[in-house]
Amino acid sequence: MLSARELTKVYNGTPVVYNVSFDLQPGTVTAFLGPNGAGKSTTLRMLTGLTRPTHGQSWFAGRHYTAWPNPAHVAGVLLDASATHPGRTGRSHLRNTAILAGVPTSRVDEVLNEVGLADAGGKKIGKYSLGMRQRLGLAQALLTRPPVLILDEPINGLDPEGIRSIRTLLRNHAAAGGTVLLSSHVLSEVDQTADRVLMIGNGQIVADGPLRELVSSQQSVARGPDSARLAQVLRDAGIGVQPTPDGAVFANATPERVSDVAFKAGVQIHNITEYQQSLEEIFFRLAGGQQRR
Ligand SMILES: Nc1ncnc2c1ncn2[C@@H]1O[C@H](COP(=O)(O)OP(=O)(O)OP(=O)(O)O)[C@@H](O)[C@H]1O
Repeated sequence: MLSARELTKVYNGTPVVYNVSFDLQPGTVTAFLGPNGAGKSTTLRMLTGLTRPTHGQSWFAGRHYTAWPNPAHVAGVLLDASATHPGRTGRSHLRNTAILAGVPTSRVDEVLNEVGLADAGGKKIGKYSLGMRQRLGLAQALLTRPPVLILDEPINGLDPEGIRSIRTLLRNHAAAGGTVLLSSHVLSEVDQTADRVLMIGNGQIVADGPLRELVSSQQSVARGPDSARLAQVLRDAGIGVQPTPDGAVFANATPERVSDVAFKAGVQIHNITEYQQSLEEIFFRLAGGQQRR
C-alpha cells in the first residue's frame, strides 16, 4: 500500500501543496487530476524523495521510498520523460538503467515491446517524438516489474492508439495486483482508466472518490409530450428548470423527485435520466472556485 499523510510543501512562504493525504490500495488505478500548477508534480516528487516535504510523510509498504535498499523495485517512476540523453538509443538507455537496477538486460527488449517501441529501440532518443519519449519513460518505469507505478502525465503527447495501449497496460498492471498513480490535467484522459480520482486544486485535495460517484449529480433530464407544462409544475414545486435545445427539461432535482412531482400533477413523462456531469464540469465546480491561499 502507498500512503501519504499531510504532505505539505512551502516555497518562499507559499504552500504549493497543503495537507495532502491518501492511501492507495493494490489492484487500483488512481488518477491525480488538477490544472497546471495545482501541485501534482510536487506531490509526486515528495512521494519519490526528489523533493523534501516541509511537513508530512509517505510510505510504500511501510517505508519511505528512499529507505528501500533498491527503490526502483518498489515503485517505477516516470516524472520527466525528457530527462534522458538524446545521443543514446532507447535500448542502450534502458540497458544502462537495467544494469543499475540489477535487472537482467534480457528484460529490455521485453519492455520495449510492452510499450510499443519494439521497432524504435535502436533509434537515438533525440529523434524520438514526445509520444515515443513518454513510452520510453514508461518502459523505464516498468523495467523492474515494480508493484507500484507513479507516472506524471504519462498520456501527454500520445496519439489515440498510444492512449489506448497505455490505458490497457495500466489496467493490466492493476488487474495483476499492482498499484497505479497517474497524474493528468486532462480529465477525459483518465475517464476510462481510473477507478478513483483524487482532484487537486491550489495544492489541496478538493475531491476524492470513485469516478462514478463524482460524476453522479442531483440533476435530471426529463422528456414528455408537454415540456412547457412539465417545466411549469416542476417550477411550482420549487425545482429549478431549464429547457434543453432538443426539447427536454433539465431539472435541478433527482429523477425520483421529478417523477413524483410530475405524477402528482398528472403530467406525463416518457423518459427521465440522471444528468451525467462531465469531468470538466465537476472539476470546475470543485477546483475552479477555490481561492488561492
Ligand atoms: N522548486 C520550486 N520553487 C518554487 N516554486 C515551485 C517549485 N516547484 C514548483 N513550484 C510551484 O509550485 C506550484 C505547483 O507546481 P507543480 O509543478 O507541482 O504543479 P503541477 O500540478 O504538476 O502542474 P503542471 O501540470 O504544470 O506540471 C506551481 O505554482 C509552481 O510554480
